[in-house]
Amino acid sequence: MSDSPSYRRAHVARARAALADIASGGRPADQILDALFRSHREMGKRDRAQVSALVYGVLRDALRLQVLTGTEPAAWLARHLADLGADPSAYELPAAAALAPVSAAAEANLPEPIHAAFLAQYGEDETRALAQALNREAPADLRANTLKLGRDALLAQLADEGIAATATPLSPWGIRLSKRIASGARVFAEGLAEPQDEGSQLLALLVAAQPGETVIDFCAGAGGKTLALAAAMRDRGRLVAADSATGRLARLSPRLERAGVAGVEARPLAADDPEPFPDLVGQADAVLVDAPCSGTGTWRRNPELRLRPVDTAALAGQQLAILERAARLVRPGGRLVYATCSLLAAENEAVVDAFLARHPDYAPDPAAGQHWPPLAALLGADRRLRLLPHRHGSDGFFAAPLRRQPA
Ligand SMILES: C[S@@+](CC[C@H](N)C(=O)[O-])C[C@H]1O[C@@H](n2cnc3c(N)ncnc32)[C@H](O)[C@@H]1O
Repeated sequence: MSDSPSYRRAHVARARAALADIASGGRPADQILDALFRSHREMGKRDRAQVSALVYGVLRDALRLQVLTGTEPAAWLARHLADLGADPSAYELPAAAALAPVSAAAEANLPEPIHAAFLAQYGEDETRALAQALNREAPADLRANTLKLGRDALLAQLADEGIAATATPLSPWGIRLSKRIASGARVFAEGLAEPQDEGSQLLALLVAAQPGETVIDFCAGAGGKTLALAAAMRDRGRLVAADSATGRLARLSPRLERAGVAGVEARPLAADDPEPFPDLVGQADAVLVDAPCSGTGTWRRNPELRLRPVDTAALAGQQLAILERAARLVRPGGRLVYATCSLLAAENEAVVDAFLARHPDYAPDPAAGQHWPPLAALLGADRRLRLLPHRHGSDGFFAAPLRRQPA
């Protein structure tokens, strides 16, 4: 029954509906699939895996397919995949030789302006390697919650539970699973680990948060990095999680509870408030600005983002404004880390350079990364961190650790 044509047609129909939703520009692909699976409880694990494989398989080639066929991914799927073989998860692109030539950007599955920006920044060979890496599936990384269990002990526990995993090479807290585990798995329910890309862990590590310090996570979102900062601080000191999206901040509290973190203040702020938190001005030992960005570094994880237009000029303006607001909160001699999951210089180097030009009391932090030699080794001569999927195996990230001059 499971491999019958009607069964396969049902999968393709569901994948097609999900892709149509994704193409219409609404919610992220993973949320759309979660909602689909929740409303089809009859779908088993294998069914869900097959529909996911179809959707992500098409999204990972979306721009190329669009150019080749002149249709939206959902229509392409319906037209070409209805006669799939027994296993729809075995979806593969038609052999390159069978395809008509397309532009280099479409071949790389990148929007034209992003491809052009990558070429200017990284050159031809590296752009090709980067584009290929962005088309692959991201590894399933976890951050061990060292407030509860050290990484080695957690690896031993996972092994006991029959879950294959290894330590990641760069982060002291990172664990790489050989395959994804359910979001309801015991390690998550007990707060022993959080899903988090190794690169994201390294950004939190770059803040060098210490127990007893005052630390502000200025764009905390649902708190992925806040949780890592809290663990680094051993949950001792003052940790403020701020964000303009109250809905995201609200998702932080159950995560804190699971992780056994007590000392975090969640503080919403207005996105257009030029001087938020007067009580915290000049108070923080460290401020992390994990700025809203194009997300180009996460395209292997969120392949649908490449279907959305990117306005780098607007983003850069917003990023500089947020960085300047956050910088007021750093004490003299304190640390400020500007970070993005963008691979574009316009959102990274250019924003930091503009900030430094306007704020002579800030400079690159000479001590950055020194508490963890593998991190120090990753910093460029300019003390900036650039993580690239094809080089480091993580998502793409940029970070500039800065220090405010002592008074
Ligand atoms: C890259 S996400 C943060 C992800 C989060 N730090 C994590 O590790 O999961 C950027 C965040 O910036 C927030 N944001 C956007 N505009 C903002 C503003 N003006 N002030 C503060 N946060 C803002 C967004 O709501 C979003 O949650």
